[in-house]
Amino acid sequence: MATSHGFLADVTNMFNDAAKLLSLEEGLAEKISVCNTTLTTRFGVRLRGKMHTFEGWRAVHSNHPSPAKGGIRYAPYANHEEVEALAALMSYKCALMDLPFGGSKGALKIDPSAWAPHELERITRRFAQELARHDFLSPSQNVPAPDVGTNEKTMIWIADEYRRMKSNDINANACVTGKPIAMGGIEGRVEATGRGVQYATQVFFQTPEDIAKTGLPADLKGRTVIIQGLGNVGYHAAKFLSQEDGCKIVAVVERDGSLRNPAGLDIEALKAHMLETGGISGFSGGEYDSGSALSDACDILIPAALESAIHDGNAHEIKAKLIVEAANGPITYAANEILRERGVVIIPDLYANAGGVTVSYFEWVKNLTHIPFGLMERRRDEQGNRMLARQIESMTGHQFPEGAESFLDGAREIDLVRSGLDDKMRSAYGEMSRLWNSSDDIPDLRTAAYIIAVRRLAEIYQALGIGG
Ligand SMILES: NC(=O)c1ccc[n+]([C@@H]2O[C@H](COP(=O)([O-])OP(=O)(O)OC[C@H]3O[C@@H](n4cnc5c(N)ncnc54)[C@H](O)[C@@H]3O)[C@@H](O)[C@H]2O)c1
Repeated sequence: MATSHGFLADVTNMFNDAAKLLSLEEGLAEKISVCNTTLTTRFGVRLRGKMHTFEGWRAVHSNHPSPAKGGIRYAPYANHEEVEALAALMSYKCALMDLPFGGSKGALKIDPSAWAPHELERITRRFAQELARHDFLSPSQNVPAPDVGTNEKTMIWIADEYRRMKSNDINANACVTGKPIAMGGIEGRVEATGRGVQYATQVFFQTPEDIAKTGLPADLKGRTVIIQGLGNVGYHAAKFLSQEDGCKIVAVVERDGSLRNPAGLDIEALKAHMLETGGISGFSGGEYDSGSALSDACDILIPAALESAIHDGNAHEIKAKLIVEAANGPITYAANEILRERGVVIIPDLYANAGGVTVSYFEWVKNLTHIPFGLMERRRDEQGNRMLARQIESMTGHQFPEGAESFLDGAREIDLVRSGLDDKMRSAYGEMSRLWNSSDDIPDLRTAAYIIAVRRLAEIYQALGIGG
C-alpha cells in the first residue's frame, strides 16, 4: 500500500516550482507554504469494558481567509505529516477555486471498520469535543467535511456535539459541511467530488488545444477509463462518466485487487457487490485478479484512493494519456516529472477534486443565511425577479446576462448546486488552461494551478501587511 512518506515534501516541492516563477518578496513563499498550527490530541473513550486511547490531528495550514476548511479522515495509517500535507493542498485548492476559505485537514488514527456505529459515534463525539475545546471547530474558524473513512453520519455527530457545547450560537450547524439533508445538508454534496471530477474531465475534452496535447480523440464518449478506489469519489466519478458521458470503465483497482472488463464494468452493480461483500472479488461482471490494473492500457486514469499511488517505481509503466487526480496527492513529485517527460497530461488534484469543497461552500452559505434554496425560488415568484439568479451570482461570482435567469424557473436545489459547481469548475479550468498555454515556462496544468493559488494567497498576505 502507498504510504504518506514524503507526501509533505512532495507538496512543498510542487509549491516551490510555481512560487519560483512568481516574483514574491523574500520570505513570503515560505510563509505561505508552511503549516500555521497543528493540534495533536489524545483522548480516552471507555468501550468494550476498557479504556481506549485515540490519537488525532487537526492542521490549520492557513486561516486567511477564515474559516479554514478541509475534511476529516479516519484511517489506521493517518499521521501528522499527512494531515499537514493535506491541509496545505486545501489552502491552495480554495485559493484556486476562489473560495473564501483557508486550508485545514484532520485525521483520527483509527480503522473505522473495527468499531460498531454506536462506538464510532462515541469516539467521534469525544474527538469533536477536543476540536471545539481548542478552537479547531467552529462555523467562523474551522469547518470540517467528510473524507476517507468518514461520511454524513460522522459530520452530524460532530455538528450535534458542537451545538450542545455552544447552544447560544445560532450558526452552530455551519460548523461542518457534508451533513445529511434533513440536518442542514445540501442536495448534491455526497456526489459533489465525483461530479466535479466529471465536470473537470468534460471541460478538458471541450478545450481543443489541451486535448491535442494528449493525442486522444476530442470526444469523451467511448474513452476507456481505469479508476483506482471505488469509494465516495471514485464511485460517483465512474458512475457519471459511464452513465452520462459514454465512457467505458475498463478496470477498477481496489484494495483487494483489480477487476477488468474491456466492454465496460457495470458500476452500480459492482458498488452493490462491494457493499455486500466488502470487496471486488467474486463479482461476476468482470475478470478479477489480486494484482493492479493501474498500468493497463486506457485513455484516462483516475486515481481516487490514496496519496502516492503513482510513484517513480510505476510511473514509467502508466499507459494512460490523461490522468485526472480525483484523490489528493496520488502522484509523487518524482512520478510527476517522469509522466510530464513522457507527455502524459495530468489534471491536478487542486482542481480535479475541488467539487467537494465547492459544494461545501454552498452548504455553509445556506446554513449561515438560514434561507433554504427552495424558499428563494418562491420569493422570486412573489416579488418578481432575479432572486434565484442572484443567489447563484453571489455564490459563484458568475454574472448572468439579462434574461438568462428564466431557465432556472422551477429549479430544484440539486439543479442550483450542479449549475453552480459546473460554473466554478469551468471558470477555474479556463484560468488554468490559459495560463498553461500562455508561456513555455509553465510546463503543466499543475504548475498553472499552483501559480494562480499562490498569487491569490500572496495578495491576501500582502493586503494584511504580512510580507510586502
Ligand atoms: N470525500 C470527498 O468529498 C473528497 C473531497 C476531495 C478529495 N477527496 C480525496 O479523494 C480520495 C478518496 O476519498 P473518498 O472520500 O472517496 O474515500 P473513501 O474512503 O470513500 O474511498 C476510498 C476507496 O479507496 C479504496 N482503497 C483504499 N486503499 C486502496 C488501495 N491501496 N488501492 C486501491 N483502492 C484502495 C477503498 O477501499 C475505498 O473504496 C482521498 O484522497 C480524499 O482525500 C475526497
